[in-house]
Amino acid sequence: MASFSPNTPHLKLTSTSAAPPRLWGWTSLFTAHKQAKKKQSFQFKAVYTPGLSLSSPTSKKPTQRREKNENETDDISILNERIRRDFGKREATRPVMDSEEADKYIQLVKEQQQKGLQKLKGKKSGGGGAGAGAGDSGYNGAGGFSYKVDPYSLRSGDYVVHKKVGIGKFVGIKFDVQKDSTVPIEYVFIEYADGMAKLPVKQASRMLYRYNLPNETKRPRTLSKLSDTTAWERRKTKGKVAIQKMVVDLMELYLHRLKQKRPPYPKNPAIAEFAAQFPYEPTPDQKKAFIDVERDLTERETPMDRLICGDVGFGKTEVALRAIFCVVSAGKQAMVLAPTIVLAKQHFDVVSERFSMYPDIKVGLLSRFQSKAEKEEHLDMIKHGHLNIIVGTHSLLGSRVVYNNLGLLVVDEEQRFGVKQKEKIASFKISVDVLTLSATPIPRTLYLALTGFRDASLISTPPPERLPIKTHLSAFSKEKVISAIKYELDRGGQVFYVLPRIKGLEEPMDFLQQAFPGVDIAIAHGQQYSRQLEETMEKFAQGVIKILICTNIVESGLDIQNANTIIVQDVQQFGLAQLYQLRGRVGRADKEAHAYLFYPDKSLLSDQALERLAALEECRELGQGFQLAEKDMGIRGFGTIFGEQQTGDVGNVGVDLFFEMLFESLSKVDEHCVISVPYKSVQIDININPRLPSEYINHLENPMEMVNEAEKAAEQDIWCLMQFTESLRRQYGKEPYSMEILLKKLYVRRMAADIGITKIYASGKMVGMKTNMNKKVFKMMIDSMTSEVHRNSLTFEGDQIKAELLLELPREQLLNWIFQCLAELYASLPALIKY
Ligand SMILES: Nc1ncnc2c1ncn2[C@@H]1O[C@H](COP(=O)(O)OP(=O)(O)OP(=O)(O)O)[C@@H](O)[C@H]1O
Repeated sequence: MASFSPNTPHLKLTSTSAAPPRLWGWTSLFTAHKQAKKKQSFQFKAVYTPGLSLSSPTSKKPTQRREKNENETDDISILNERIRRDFGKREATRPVMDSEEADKYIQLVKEQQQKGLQKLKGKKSGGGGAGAGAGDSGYNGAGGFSYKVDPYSLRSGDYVVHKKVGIGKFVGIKFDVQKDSTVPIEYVFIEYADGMAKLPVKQASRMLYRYNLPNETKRPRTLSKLSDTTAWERRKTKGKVAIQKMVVDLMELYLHRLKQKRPPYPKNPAIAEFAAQFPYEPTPDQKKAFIDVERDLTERETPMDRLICGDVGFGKTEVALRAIFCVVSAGKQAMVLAPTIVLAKQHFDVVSERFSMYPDIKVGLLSRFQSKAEKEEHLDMIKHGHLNIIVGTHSLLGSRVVYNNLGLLVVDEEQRFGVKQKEKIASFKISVDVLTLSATPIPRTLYLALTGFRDASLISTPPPERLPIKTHLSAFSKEKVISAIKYELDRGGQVFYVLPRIKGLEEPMDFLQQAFPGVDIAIAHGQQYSRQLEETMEKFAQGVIKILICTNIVESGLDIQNANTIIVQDVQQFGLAQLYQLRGRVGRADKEAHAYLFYPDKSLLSDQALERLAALEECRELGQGFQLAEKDMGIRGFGTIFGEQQTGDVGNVGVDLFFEMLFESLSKVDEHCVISVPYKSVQIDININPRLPSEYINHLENPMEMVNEAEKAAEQDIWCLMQFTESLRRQYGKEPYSMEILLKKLYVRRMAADIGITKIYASGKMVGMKTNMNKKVFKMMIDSMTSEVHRNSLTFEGDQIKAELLLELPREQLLNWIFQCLAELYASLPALIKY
């Protein structure tokens, strides 16, 4: 009979494949025969040889399965897809650490973090000071940070979150008398979907958070139910898992980076000379950032990956310039990456100016403004090391740009780059030092708590003599616009006039030309011909053009000290964070600046929009962006730190509770470690040895070797196993059921090994899985599960995960159940530190 069992000892072959581990032998094994095999498309329809089918009642099922379309998804491909989605490329690029090494690093991270938390303790009272918090937050003394709200600070109609019940609407605080008492006490009244809750104020202050959403909308989709809190519990759990994933990802990235090595840069006395040429007295935060960066470069052996986070116009550029000097003076190249060409040009000007005293240091700008010949010349100069500092947009990331000796990458406003570009930036982080500048403020509390997880320097104090920007919010009127501009022009200044659309730019042009004849006015937007845009910006920077009518192309980074009035028309169409950035374009010197925010007509604005704008008007003090960040833009700061973050996770519980959960997760990250076990040591006590149908065996090129390869792939890691299965299917179509069972058995063993399960056995209706994990890890796994069926059937006892099934299942069904269950448990891996 042409069937065989993979577990039959004499069929174990040694592979001759010598391919590298990830693109291992399987692919190469098959490519040689690909052409010959391609011609016959193998169909499994009704070819199941009766003698080969499995004897259990489930053997009927496979026939149905085989009749399905080949492309239809099955358990294995669903799992493969899920692993790919959840783990992405990072698994492949970040090898698992050995436990001793990981322990050492984790300890280091923890120590660093303790320092941050120590500083937070100093800020016990919360509130006060730039970015100290949303006003209601405070250190709770237990390693976490509390964002609870003081009920007396709530206004009727505000949305609140009760930790146990969920989202409700605050109605008010009233005295009431309890049934068995005569003394009236104060109660907080909260409206829920199915009724009104009444909480003593004391209790409320322990349980309530404000419900803020990261984006502009303040309104939650639904209120929670008092009578049924399961939906809320689920939302909270989802949030918790998402946070844990973010934290673990951050930590793993950090640990992985600590493993990279490069020799420290020499401590060059010329750096002090360069620093002395800075025309201003640096602020204390700037000084700290300079020291941080210098230490990264000259004392550490791992490449720098530091975030310089500072409010608009607070002087981040100088930090980058000093880092560039340090690297360039050691003979390496530096690249400055800006999100827009306008910004790239500005950086180029600033860098050229700052390095003008060093004729040996050559600065180049690579831009789409250049002719082909100019570009080629620049590329050649970069390649041969004739340019020391290269400034440009994402085109610098392209494959045509070949560096001679790149040492440093400065990224301005990383969040504005696309996904692909961010990936490219991330790939640089392994080999070169990277300094990221971000004007998206992150709250100081978050920053401190993250100490140890991410290197960041916060610049939260403005340069001295900076005056707050006066913000005026009103309905649009041409007269107001004209008088504001007149005031600015009369004092010799310049004006930005920003509109949300290119289409509307002509209109103000007409009336401003009439109002200010003889004054140079120009239009700028991103769709203009490059040269034209460049010329306009140049003339504006030089002060020739007095009024620049533009789109939000000026949104970030532009630094024109003489422009001290900004007018924003149709302000309701901009996001709060965007407006904050726009406003930051003015007031960058010691002159008092004005921001006029015009909406078309109050009646056209929702209450919500007005409230939002009023918040901006209120946050006029310097550095208040940090406070605003904590409330409305918190998530943008998050994005800078955690990468792309789905706002949905925050929306589930609101920003404040999200933050609190984040702090908790940050301080307990090391409790959630999963220790994998060797594949070979996993024992699966389920007697199942499927036999493959002869049709399939005949169809395969070398069935015995294939099974052997499958086993080897599983032993290697889950990615190899996935790759094996996919190659098999590409080559021979969807396998018959018995082969699927065989593969599933390999998956089960592989997954078990990865999550630290050493033995799987069944006893009657009970399935037992012996494991080295602790209860907290088990809880995290359960919380991450999407299937309630599996979640509800699992318990943790001693050193075992146990499942009580409804009935005793036949072996293949049991294996299917275990496969599904492990796949569910496996989904939690991104939320656990693995070693
Ligand atoms: N310590 C200082 N004292 C006075 N002026 C300073 C100081 N540091 C920087 N400046 C000036 O303040 C202006 C803004 O600085 P810079 O462009 O570095 O800000 P930024 O933080 O990069 O802002 P943005 O996020 O908007 O790009 C510049 O003209 C710079 O020369």
